[in-house]
Amino acid sequence: MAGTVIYVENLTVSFNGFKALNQMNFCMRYGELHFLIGPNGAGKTTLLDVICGKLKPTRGRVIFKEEVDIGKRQEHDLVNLGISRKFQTPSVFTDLTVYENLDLALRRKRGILSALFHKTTPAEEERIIATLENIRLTDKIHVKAGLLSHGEKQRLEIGMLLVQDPELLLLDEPVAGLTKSERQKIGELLQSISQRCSVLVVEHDMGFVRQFAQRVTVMHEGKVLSEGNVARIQSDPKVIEVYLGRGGDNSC
Ligand SMILES: Nc1ncnc2c1ncn2[C@@H]1O[C@H](COP(=O)(O)OP(=O)(O)OP(=O)(O)O)[C@@H](O)[C@H]1O
Repeated sequence: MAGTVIYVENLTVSFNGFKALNQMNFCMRYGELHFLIGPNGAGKTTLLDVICGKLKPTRGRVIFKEEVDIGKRQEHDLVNLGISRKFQTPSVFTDLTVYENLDLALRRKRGILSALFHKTTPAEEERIIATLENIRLTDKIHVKAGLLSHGEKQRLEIGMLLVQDPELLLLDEPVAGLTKSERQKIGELLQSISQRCSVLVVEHDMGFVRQFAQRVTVMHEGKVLSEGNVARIQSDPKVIEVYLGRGGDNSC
């Protein structure tokens, strides 16, 4: 377990007897940009749901930073401990500006009273400005979020998690439906984020995975099928068979 930000041991999640995760073992090291891939129904989203506390393990355990037993914590505790999740559809406040969205995200981290009454400090303002540069939205600072493109909204939502200073960022298909240039921007953003925070991404877009993944875990039927860098998993016969077996798509 040493050096792991996430350690999954014999994890089973059952839905009325059906095992979406079946004695899965997995680990992720600090500072990795780690991709989870696999055919539909492999259990990728279920794993993210357990890591962020949305679902409880039926059996087995998930340990965060070598000491926190995730199955014993509530979802909001895990957010406070540094686990942030971004779902596929961006959920920004469309009537607020880009700056106001980031400011609100920062205040929410401190709790509801603080969100209502606390004035943003100069240090916090600096953090918002630095995040704006990181997500490359400085020129949109006073634009209402509802007027942003889909890709810009995705970057803003990632920024809203970043201002909260997470230690582990979980992302569900962040580039689905985006243009090539937006995919490039998100990929570069994830690379830069992974310098200071571990990033776990569920993704179907193999072009994106090939370009940006440091490490890839392939899931199949609730377990890990293969793991390694892109070259390794692409040449793994087990992976090729699973992808070929699904309607002839061997694009992995
Ligand atoms: N709440 C639920 N109740 C019953 N079955 C569920 C539930 N959630 C997930 N499943 C089943 O568990 C299996 C794994 O689902 P999951 O969403 O984790 O797969 P996935 O790898 O993320 O797939 P996709 O790539 O299609 O999103 C699927 O067969 C799914 O139908």
